[in-house]
Amino acid sequence: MPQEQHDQNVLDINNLHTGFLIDGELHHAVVDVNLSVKPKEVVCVVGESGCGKSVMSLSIMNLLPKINSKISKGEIIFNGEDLTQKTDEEMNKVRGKDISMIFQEPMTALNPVFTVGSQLQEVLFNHTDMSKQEARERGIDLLKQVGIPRPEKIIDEYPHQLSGGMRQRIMIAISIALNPKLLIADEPTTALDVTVQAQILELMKAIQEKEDMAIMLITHDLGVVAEMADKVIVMYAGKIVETANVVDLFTEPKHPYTKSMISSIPRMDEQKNKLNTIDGIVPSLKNMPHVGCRFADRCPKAFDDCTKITPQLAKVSDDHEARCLLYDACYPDTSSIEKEEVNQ
Ligand SMILES: Nc1ncnc2c1ncn2[C@@H]1O[C@H](COP(=O)(O)OP(=O)(O)OP(=O)(O)O)[C@@H](O)[C@H]1O
Repeated sequence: MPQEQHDQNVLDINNLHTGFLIDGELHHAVVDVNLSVKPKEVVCVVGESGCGKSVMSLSIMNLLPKINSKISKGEIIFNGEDLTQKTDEEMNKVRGKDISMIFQEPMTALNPVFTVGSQLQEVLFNHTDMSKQEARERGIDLLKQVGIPRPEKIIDEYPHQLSGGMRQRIMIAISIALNPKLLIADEPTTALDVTVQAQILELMKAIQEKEDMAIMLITHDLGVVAEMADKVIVMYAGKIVETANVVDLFTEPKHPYTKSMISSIPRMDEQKNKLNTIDGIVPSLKNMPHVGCRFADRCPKAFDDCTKITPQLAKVSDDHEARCLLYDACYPDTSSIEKEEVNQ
């Protein structure tokens, strides 16, 4: 079994394709995703709603609905093992221990009928042989670590008795309980107001530095990216369209999609009657163009080739990749009209 992992990486995703069965046909929501996460690195995955960010992260965790979804190609290498080949039972051992995940709305992830303490203890009992008393003490410690006031009291309360920000802190406490190597956070602050959002991001950053953990942070908010990322992955319609370190991405964006997203951030120093937006929407899975650039119909720079030739992701400057025919390197090896392998 090919298991290519660079020694220094926490995670290597190679050529991942994940699709959903719609009317008996497999339509891919994630196509040819390649990415790596190094220890202690914060990798932000950014893109509009429907770009495939969540499907990609749920593929890593093996949490997609089995009934209508499928990883049709590719590898997800973690700790030298391909997670796509693991059984549910084997994945249960990985989830929560080596890789944890936090979601946008903590209320849906927390169980309303159990106390904070019992939900913290559950993850400890599942993966360690701690006694009840030890788990309670570790729980209180974790609540302190995530800045929960009066942890001895809060540990016996129910999620609905707490604010949204507090609930997200509890989710973070649960997710770091077993010192995972990788934390996947899917829009962890979207449901929170801006001041609480800043506190939660600060907390995640502080924990990441203290615990030497890598984070894959999924967001549609470039403000969050600027605050948190070391490396940025920009996704559009299921494909990675640009990757760069955070400084290069904001100072020298290469893909017109990234440029449009950056120019749609409202700025205090510009007086405008209308905000910049990107006209159009991300195509649905059934309407995905099979040939050409998937962003072509919304792209201010599109030219003839863009609807006829499928660009490849290629290096366009040092440590900076893009998938756009404005760059010669992104023309596919065979420059004839290409039909994508998937969705046929
Ligand atoms: N369970 C599902 N069944 C069918 N299609 C799905 C399912 N989940 C997601 N999709 C489709 O896959 C595509 C990618 O969705 P995904 O949720 O990954 O986007 P996203 O970038 O995470 O967006 P958001 O920021 O809104 O979460 C979309 O077209 C979506 O409609």
